Amino acid sequence: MDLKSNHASPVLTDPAQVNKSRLGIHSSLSPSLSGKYITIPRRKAGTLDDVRSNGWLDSMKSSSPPRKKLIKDFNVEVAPDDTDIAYGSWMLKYPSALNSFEQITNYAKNKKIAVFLDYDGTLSPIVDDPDRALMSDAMRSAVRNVAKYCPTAIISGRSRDKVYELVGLTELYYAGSHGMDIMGPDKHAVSNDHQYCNKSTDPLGKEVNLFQPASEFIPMIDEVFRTLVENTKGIKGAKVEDHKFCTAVHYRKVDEKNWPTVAQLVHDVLKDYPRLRLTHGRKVLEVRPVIDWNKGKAVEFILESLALDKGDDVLPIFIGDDRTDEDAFKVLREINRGYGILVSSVPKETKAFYSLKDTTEVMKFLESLVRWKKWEEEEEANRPRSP
Ligand SMILES: O=P(O)(O)OC[C@H]1O[C@H](O[C@H]2O[C@H](CO)[C@@H](O)[C@H](O)[C@H]2O)[C@H](O)[C@@H](O)[C@@H]1O
Repeated sequence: MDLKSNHASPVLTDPAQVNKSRLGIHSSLSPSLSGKYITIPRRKAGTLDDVRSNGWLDSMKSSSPPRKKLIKDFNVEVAPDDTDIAYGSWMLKYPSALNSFEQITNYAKNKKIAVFLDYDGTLSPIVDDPDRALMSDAMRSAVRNVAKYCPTAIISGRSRDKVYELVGLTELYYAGSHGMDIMGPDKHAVSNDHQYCNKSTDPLGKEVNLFQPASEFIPMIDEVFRTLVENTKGIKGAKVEDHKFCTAVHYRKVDEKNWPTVAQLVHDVLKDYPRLRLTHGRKVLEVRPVIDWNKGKAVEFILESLALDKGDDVLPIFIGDDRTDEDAFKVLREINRGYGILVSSVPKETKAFYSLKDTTEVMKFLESLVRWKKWEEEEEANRPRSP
């Protein structure tokens, strides 16, 4: 990747802010954090009031769209009228990307489209067990076809290896751990002295570039992961995932009455790690380094690496369903280029421009994009040339 440009260090350096805000300390300023992470001073466990007062519990309750009312006796889903009305008026603000396809392609004419896709809830439906969140063959083929016409990247909260394994397409770029682990092409020069960049090989042995701005946190995350596994052992349904640069505590299968306990456990562990912070996903608590890096930064980085960051002839499109995707939607609004598309079947506050209801609509949108790109290429090929 082209790293010759001036990427600001994502690891911020204002120690005074560490406990107050989301800022972190570079290891060079904090010798005790750059060595081993073996002994953690254990503090007294807090009370459930901690997670009530800091809003974690409220966030947990609203972290995934509520299911439509289920009439158990008949086992059918009935959408109450007011839900549909609310969704309808929300869509006036965030129109369907399918219904607005012509508008999107009018704007995309003669532009290169760069496609960014989240994984869970976007390419694969949300299911109870994260290990069973598989992508359908039809979706895989839609993504493969899109990548024939548009540079395409997957940007996921999962570890890069895991999402690569789930998607299984070698022609894409992959960013795992919410963009903190980017595997990009080797075709662009990499400044060897860039502190976060390394050359590597992908599972096929092809040379790739890795950008890992949070690599100094790997031992810390590993330690926290192991502590969380141990501490949540007694909570039925809790599951902790190791994403190398961040770790996720799932509570989707935990009885709701035990959610405060899950929150408090995570809160107590985090108290000992001021350089880590918590974000909320869909029925998941995510622990990640306090660095100025997220899916939005990853989009900017990939665009720049592919030399697609300048000029008006590039249209980035990011499709995602989760709160962490908002960072990417925000960046597209800020740089005033491209479109964020939120996947949601319920009204949500978002920085996206358009919406899609579910993964089926995502697939339809990708297929439409491929048909349109094919048509555009054919038009271009058949255009009479002046002699
Ligand atoms: O950025 P993403 O690719 O959307 O990853 C975000 C999290 O996705 C996964 O969890 C979510 O999907 C699971 C499977 O459908 C579901 O069981 C869970 O409740 C959702 O939160 C993944 O397991 C997490 O580690 C990711 O952080």
